[in-house]
Amino acid sequence: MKHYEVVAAIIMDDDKVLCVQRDHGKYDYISLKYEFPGGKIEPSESKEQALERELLEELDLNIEIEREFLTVNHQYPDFSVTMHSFICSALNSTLNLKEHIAFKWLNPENLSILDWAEADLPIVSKLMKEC
Ligand SMILES: Nc1nc2c([nH]c(=O)n2[C@H]2C[C@H](O)[C@@H](COP(=O)(O)OP(=O)(O)OP(=O)(O)O)O2)c(=O)[nH]1
Repeated sequence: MKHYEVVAAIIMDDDKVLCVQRDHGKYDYISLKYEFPGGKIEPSESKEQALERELLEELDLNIEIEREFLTVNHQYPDFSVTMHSFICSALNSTLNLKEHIAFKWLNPENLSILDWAEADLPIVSKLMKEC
């Protein structure tokens, strides 16, 4: 089974968190789910480099990475992921959705109203408890 190393940005602004919705895709179980922007780490990259690259590619967003938050291991039916999440802030104020179909800025206490990718649930729970 394939395994992916993934990075995800928890972008905080004014006490709200950026949540982005995936498009339809190959796998039903992650199609249209909400996630934190990011993606797969390429072989020559550090986690931080991958995160900065993905945020520019996906959202035209320059970010500052503040700290590591939580690493999650999750097995989906067709592949597994190790996802490293980081608390970040955005350095520019407009974002352009290039791959996702929607976004929301939510207070951490409201994160559970969205339909999250399963691998994200431990991150969502920790944010709801701590923020
Ligand atoms: N970026 C991100 N990916 C997540 C989250 N939760 C989660 O299960 N994933 C999964 C979905 C994908 O299988 C993988 C991230 O890969 P990706 O976003 O670069 O890749 P993708 O499947 O959309 O597309 P591709 O690059 O393979 O064409 O991790 C999350 O919060 N953020």
